[in-house]
Amino acid sequence: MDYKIAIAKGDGIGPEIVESAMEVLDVIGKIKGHKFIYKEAPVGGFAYDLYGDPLPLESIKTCKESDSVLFGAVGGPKWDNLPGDKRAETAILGLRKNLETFANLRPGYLFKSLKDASPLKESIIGDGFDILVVRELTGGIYFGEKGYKETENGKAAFDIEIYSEMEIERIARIGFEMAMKRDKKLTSVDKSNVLESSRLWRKVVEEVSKDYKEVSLNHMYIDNAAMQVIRDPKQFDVILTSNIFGDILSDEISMITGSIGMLASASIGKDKKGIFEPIHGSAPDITGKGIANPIATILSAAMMLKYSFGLEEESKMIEDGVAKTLEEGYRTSDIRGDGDWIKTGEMTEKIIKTIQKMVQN
Ligand SMILES: NC(=O)C1=CN([C@@H]2O[C@H](COP(=O)(O)OP(=O)(O)OC[C@H]3O[C@@H](n4cnc5c(N)ncnc54)[C@H](O)[C@@H]3O)[C@@H](O)[C@H]2O)C=CC1
Ligand SMILES: CC(C)CC(=O)C(=O)O
Ligand SMILES: [Mg+2]
Repeated sequence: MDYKIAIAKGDGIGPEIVESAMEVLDVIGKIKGHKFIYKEAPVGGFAYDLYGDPLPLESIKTCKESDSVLFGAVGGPKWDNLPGDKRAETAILGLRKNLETFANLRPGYLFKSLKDASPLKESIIGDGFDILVVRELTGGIYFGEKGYKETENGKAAFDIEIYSEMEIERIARIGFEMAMKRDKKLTSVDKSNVLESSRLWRKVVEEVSKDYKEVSLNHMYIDNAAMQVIRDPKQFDVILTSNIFGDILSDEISMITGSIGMLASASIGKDKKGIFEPIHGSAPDITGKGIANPIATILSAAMMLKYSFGLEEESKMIEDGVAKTLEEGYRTSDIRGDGDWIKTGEMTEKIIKTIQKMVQN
């Protein structure tokens, strides 16, 4: 079958890692008889430099007309001093809003062979952990009213955290549905000891839980959660949380899986179209060196096959290819520990070769 994929490479390491994922997709396509048809959608600083707009209408159109979107990363020092609404990062925020991808699934999974890359002790890691962060993606403080006002202490800036019952309910349902497919445990993370929006969050999550009696639900404050994921990550199955808390907590979780370069994500919504994006940013400090870890983006492409196209077997082929390549000892510099490492392109090649070998056997 043919699948139309919008390619939003963005800035920094975005183009390098997206190209790696496309190479892997093409190999899967060849093996399984699918055709992935790519159309570029310029976004971020790259699009700003070309068109004066970080998210041109034409790019939104390309994404809307495609079956799914593969996204790299946006932003970088070059565009940091632009006015807020022209910043490169508005591209990803705007695209999520336009495509109504209100749920961001971020799997914090520790590959068995990467135990040494995790900064956690063996006694904490045990036989590994597998956490799914379900982050609300189109509401909260990232999208609330923002601005400046004059106060008696001079100019002040504000960003409002705001959540409606509808927004909380729909993300909670995704969280519970995910928990039903996993270990049936959901931890809702909020700050309801302080925030009114978190108190509504907790109330709505409690209500939704009545429809999922099999799922054991607990609530945890974000400050405690940030500590608990380090103290005992194995206690978590699904973590359900708001936009900003999920953003921060998942970067923290990524590190205990070895590196932020390992964590994939699926941004999904009411239809099958999604935005598939690594959780990391454009990594200006390593841009152009050819050393970025492409695995987060390759695994994001695997999530696209599963969630957007229903190609579960093909998705698993990529996941297995990554796992086996890591088992064989290949590492990029971010997960190398004290050992040898290979560059972005070589890691991509190794994963492709492993997938091809797995098919032959
Ligand atoms: N979805 C998006 O497009 C996102 C964009 N950003 C933007 O990215 C820019 C840089 O942000 P930072 O805070 O530095 O976060 P970052 O995630 O880009 O980088 C943080 C650190 O992780 C490393 N890193 C990230 N991805 C890696 C990979 N694949 N392989 C190896 N190492 C990797 C970087 O080299 C850096 O040392 C900013 O402009 C920020 O706004 C940040 C997060 C998400
Ligand atoms: C760059 C931001 C808009 C968001 C972010 O950090 C993320 O979604 O991980
Ligand atoms: Mg982030």
